Amino acid sequence: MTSAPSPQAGLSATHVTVQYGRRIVLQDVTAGPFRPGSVCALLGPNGSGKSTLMRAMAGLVPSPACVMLNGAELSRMSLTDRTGRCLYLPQALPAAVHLPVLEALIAARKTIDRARVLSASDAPEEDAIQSALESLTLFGIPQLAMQAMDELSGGQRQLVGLAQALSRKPDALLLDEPLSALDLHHQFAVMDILRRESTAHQLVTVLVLHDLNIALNMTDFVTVLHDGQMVASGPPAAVLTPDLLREVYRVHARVEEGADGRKFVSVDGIA
Ligand SMILES: Nc1ncnc2c1ncn2[C@@H]1O[C@H](COP(=O)(O)OP(=O)(O)OP(=O)(O)O)[C@@H](O)[C@H]1O
Repeated sequence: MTSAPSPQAGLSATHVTVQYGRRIVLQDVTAGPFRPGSVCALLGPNGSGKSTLMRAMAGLVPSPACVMLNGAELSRMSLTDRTGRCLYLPQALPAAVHLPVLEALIAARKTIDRARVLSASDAPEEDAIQSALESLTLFGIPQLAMQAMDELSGGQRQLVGLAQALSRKPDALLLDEPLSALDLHHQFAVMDILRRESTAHQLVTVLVLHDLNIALNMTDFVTVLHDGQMVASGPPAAVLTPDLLREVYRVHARVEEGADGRKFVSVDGIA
């Protein structure tokens, strides 16, 4: 018999209001709980506030939000402590440096070890190298270990960014459009990896997605934003109805099911 998850388990945010200048872009949004071991999607049209919500949960934009992770209040922690537990991977990765991929992964891991007050002797160099190589192997890119970060293709940079994020072993991972530069094979491979790793390490994974078919078939829970408000939340097949697609995405669409049980959105036209 599996026991019910503790009501405190997972990542949730309440009272997320964010203002850029005079413009309020998120108004008292509640998000979650995003459960440990699950892969959850933040959905919504361009400009609806998905990146801003993620950045608010990560403490990267000012907000009166209360953000809880597994019973601890992230919003009361220093940014360093917060980042060690809940890591945000931005949509546009920072300008790449001329540093081998392996060294970049090791440096990122050391930053987080320092934040967790592990001394250098607690995390010897061989462990750091081993852990970085394992992350690269997980994403199928060990051959990039000695290549310079600023000589990677866009998709390779995105894969390295994901490997780097997972190697830092957070409790929650916020991924802003992590599939945007990837080919079809890598989109599905990354979703498989995220699902396996989330289950194995009881990681909370939240990702911004535009591909509703991936959301329908490869996520456990979705939250939909529209004009800075949370409009729906729940299992993807229950949330992504023709009515919602018309109101939020402004398309006439059906959700169909293939012979193998996989669901897909079929768009008839714009509304
Ligand atoms: N730094 C900023 N300064 C001012 N306005 C901003 C800033 N960042 C975002 N905005 C505005 O906030 C709103 C929400 O932007 P956000 O990036 O969160 O949307 P999104 O749902 O992630 O969009 P997309 O799917 O296009 O990436 C938009 O109207 C945008 O113009």
